[in-house]
Amino acid sequence: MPVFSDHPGDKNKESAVNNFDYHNPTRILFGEGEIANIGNYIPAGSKVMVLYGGGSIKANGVYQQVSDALAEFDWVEHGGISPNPKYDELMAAVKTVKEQQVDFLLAVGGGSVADGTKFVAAAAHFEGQDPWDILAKQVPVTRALPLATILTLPATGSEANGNSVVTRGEDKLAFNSPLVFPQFSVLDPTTTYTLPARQVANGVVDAFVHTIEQYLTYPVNSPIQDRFAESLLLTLIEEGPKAMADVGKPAEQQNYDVRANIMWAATLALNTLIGKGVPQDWATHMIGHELTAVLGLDHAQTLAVVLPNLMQAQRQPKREKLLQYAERIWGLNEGDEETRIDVAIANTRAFFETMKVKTRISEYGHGAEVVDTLMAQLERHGMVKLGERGDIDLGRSREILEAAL
Ligand SMILES: NC(=O)c1ccc[n+]([C@@H]2O[C@H](COP(=O)([O-])OP(=O)(O)OC[C@H]3O[C@@H](n4cnc5c(N)ncnc54)[C@H](O)[C@@H]3O)[C@@H](O)[C@H]2O)c1
Repeated sequence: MPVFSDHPGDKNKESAVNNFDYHNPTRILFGEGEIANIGNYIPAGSKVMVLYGGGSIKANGVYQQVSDALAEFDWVEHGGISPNPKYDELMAAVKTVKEQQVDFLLAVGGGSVADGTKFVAAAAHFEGQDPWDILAKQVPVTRALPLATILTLPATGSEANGNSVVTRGEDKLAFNSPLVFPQFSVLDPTTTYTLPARQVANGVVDAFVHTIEQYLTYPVNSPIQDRFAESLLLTLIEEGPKAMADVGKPAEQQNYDVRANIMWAATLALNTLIGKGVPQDWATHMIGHELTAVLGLDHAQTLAVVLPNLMQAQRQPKREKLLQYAERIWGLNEGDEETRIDVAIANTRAFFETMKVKTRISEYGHGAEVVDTLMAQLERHGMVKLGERGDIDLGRSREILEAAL
């Protein structure tokens, strides 16, 4: 299932004229100081709930900016949303939403807070027995509270899409609905100055792999989408290491432009535009979700572990796009084609490693014993025909995981 694709017709069409339905309703307020303007875009008289995570927003001044901007609104807060947001803690927020008659949700944080808030928005109006069915049974969302985000971690694109990923026990599942696109999102690059190296790196790798999932498939005569994707990949390769070099420096020594370029790249990587009219893969994400659920790896860490091995395992079906990727991203246009593909895959791995994200499961202290558990999870979640052609069956996933050890 193309969990991150919101148009079923995007899949499995080889025609050069792939129909699509593009509508992105999220207003973007981009740049330093834009948090101050959010009151203009929240309906007057709304009862607002501010949702956030572990408290980094209190340390870096973002909470204060939000509080100032909401001065004219009646608002409540719900902190403590975990990375890889958990169902039970989100249901606690749903309870408060109902008790307090909240009618607008404001997520302040990274993708976990944004995704969690989307689930709260949908669960608050869910009419069935158990809102978990939105994820487990993919029950369509028919109504949701309006929401917005103030992004502090460029990575997921959640600030401008209808996707949400929620974890319950060892189930990390996704849903997608046009009703949970944020009404607006603030992208102020200065909010990212306090990110630790691990999160800067994770964000760049996540955005890179989002782009790859919508680009590295098979050609459908889509030069515009391809060049959009290539511009994002090249920008992330250029800017990612610069942001890493600035980690921990005070605000006055930070490079605003670097942070701004990464932030905009991450949003465009998954605001649904570059995936329109082209095949999409998403197998790296689906296999990666099991690595987070079972081994607790960060989302981006799982992607860096899976992608190079998926590229290798799928080098025949992806051959034409791999050669294009090798040439346009890594400047490899001479010599034997197999070698160019080998070097492009090696360069991808090296880029992740330059960003200090490990690319092997064993580097996280796990061995071959985890493969059977991961395979059982994939099977249980119906992830048996992954990839742009549905040709990544369980055997191919096992091959990818074994190569990733
Ligand atoms: N909705 C989507 O389209 C989509 C796409 C990809 C991944 N995801 C999901 O998003 C989640 C990951 O989100 P994420 O990568 O944005 O990370 P995150 O939201 O989990 O945040 C990671 C950590 O960074 C901290 N943090 C955030 N902003 C900070 C700041 N400015 N300064 C200091 N610390 C800060 C958080 O408190 C947290 O501890 C995963 O669950 C993943 O599966 C969603």
